[in-house]
Amino acid sequence: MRRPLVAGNWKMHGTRASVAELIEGLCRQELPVGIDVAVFPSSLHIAQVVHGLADGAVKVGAQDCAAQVEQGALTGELATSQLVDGGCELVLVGHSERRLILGESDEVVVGKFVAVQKAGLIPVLCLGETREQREANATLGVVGGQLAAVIDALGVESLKRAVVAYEPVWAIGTGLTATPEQAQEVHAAIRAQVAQLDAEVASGLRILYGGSVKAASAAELFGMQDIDGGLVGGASLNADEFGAICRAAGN
Ligand SMILES: O=C[C@H](O)COP(=O)(O)O
Repeated sequence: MRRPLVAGNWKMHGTRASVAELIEGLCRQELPVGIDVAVFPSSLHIAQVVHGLADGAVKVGAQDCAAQVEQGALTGELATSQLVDGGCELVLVGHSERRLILGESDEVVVGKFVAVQKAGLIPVLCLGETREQREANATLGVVGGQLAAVIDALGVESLKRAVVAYEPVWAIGTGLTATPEQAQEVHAAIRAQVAQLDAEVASGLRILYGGSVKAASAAELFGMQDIDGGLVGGASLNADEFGAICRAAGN
């Protein structure tokens, strides 16, 4: 039985004041006991969030990292050991906004995945196809290729201490959620790809769905066999909405 995870990616949002309000709102939520909840604030706000959520009910993660564990001369970057020191437990790796807007290749994503795990943190590996790729019926090939880049470089065992997030690019921030059936098809394919190599790793792997998840759509998505929670962007900036999404995962 996989333990659901609901993760809120705050992206490049927030001021100290709005983050303080969000922390207060999160602390007011009744979160289900049987799930994991995490938030990924901007790097600037990680310390504030770790301090504000010190009771540990909500884990804190980073949105990105350097492909390097040790501190060093790399202006503007964060070593994964620094993220550990700062109280992070997870790191997003390969989010489509970084792949597509900032040009992160599979090779870079693999390097970051390694650095995250070496530091003892959990990578949340993001995969997903663009609208054009879906329309060209290339979804499973694209997502499978992004996953294979990690498996081929690091072995399937590397997924034992990792989470995968399927996020169709066309559904991110657009209000166009994938239907539960569309999402389930891709989640099942991801799990099958892993199962071909190691059935035990596949059955324990948590695969989150991301892309315009709202409280209204969460229960149906999370009810699908291979969907183990969500990676939530916009809706995670509203504590009540995010709390409702978490409760949908607990049902
Ligand atoms: O990381 C989160 C995803 O990009 C989803 O964002 P969204 O819920 O705003 O569509």
